Amino acid sequence: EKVEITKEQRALIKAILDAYNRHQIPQDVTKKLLQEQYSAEENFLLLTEVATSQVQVLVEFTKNIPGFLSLDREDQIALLKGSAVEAMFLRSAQVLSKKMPSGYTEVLEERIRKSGMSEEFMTPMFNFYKSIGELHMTQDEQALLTTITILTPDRPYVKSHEAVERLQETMLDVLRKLCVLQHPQEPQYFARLLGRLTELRTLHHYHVEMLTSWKTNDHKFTPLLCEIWDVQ
Ligand SMILES: CC(C)c1onc(-c2c(Cl)cccc2Cl)c1COc1ccc2cc(-c3cccc(C(=O)O)c3)sc2c1
Repeated sequence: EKVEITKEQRALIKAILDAYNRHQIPQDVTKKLLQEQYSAEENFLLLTEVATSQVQVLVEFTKNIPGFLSLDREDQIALLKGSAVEAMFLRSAQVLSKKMPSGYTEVLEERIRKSGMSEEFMTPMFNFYKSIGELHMTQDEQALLTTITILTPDRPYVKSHEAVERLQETMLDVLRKLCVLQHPQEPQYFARLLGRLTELRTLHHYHVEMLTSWKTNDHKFTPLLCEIWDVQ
């Protein structure tokens, strides 16, 4: 059937894309990834600094998602805490899948591989990065997929499940139409995008163990990361 994006949905896409582009990690933070030192300690420190900046950017982006601020205040926090890791996998995936002419791809991969993380997480993590790279998502698809991840109703401690589900469904409907219109040769494209969300859940579980293994090797996180990831 003829797929049509309504005026309201166009406005929604514009609002989300503008917010996504407006809130980026400052250059002076990401530039540090290009400096010379490559010790495991230095890599971990730099990744911690970028991740902390990414969380701040994520909070600002989330506040601009239409409807988010009208959710229960505690639910807003629960959604941010529950989705931060997944949103950061998506963001770092844009960088690592050479989607951005940023020159960070090689250095970021090197720093992640040599940050004291145990080998067992490397394979699933870099498989994910590869699978994202193969999708050739447009900017608006990336922004919407991140939005949909944030608006996942079944995060721990979310009280008004239905309110979040309604918001997420609005975004899913827009993304579905965008996929049909922007990838007409790939009828399964939308389904493939949603499959990435499932992969993100698995990576989220791996990430909890990654944090524990870093903690046991006495790695320090920033107060913001400790708060959002419930690390003591
Ligand atoms: C605390 C730290 C050691 C950590 O623990 N787990 C993870 C993690 C790792 Cl490894 C992989 C995936 C997810 C997480 Cl959460 C991390 C590092 O997380 C991040 C998070 C975001 C970004 C954005 C980047 C980035 C670079 C250049 C340009 C841009 C850009 O947006 O322009 C972004 S790098 C980066 C690193």
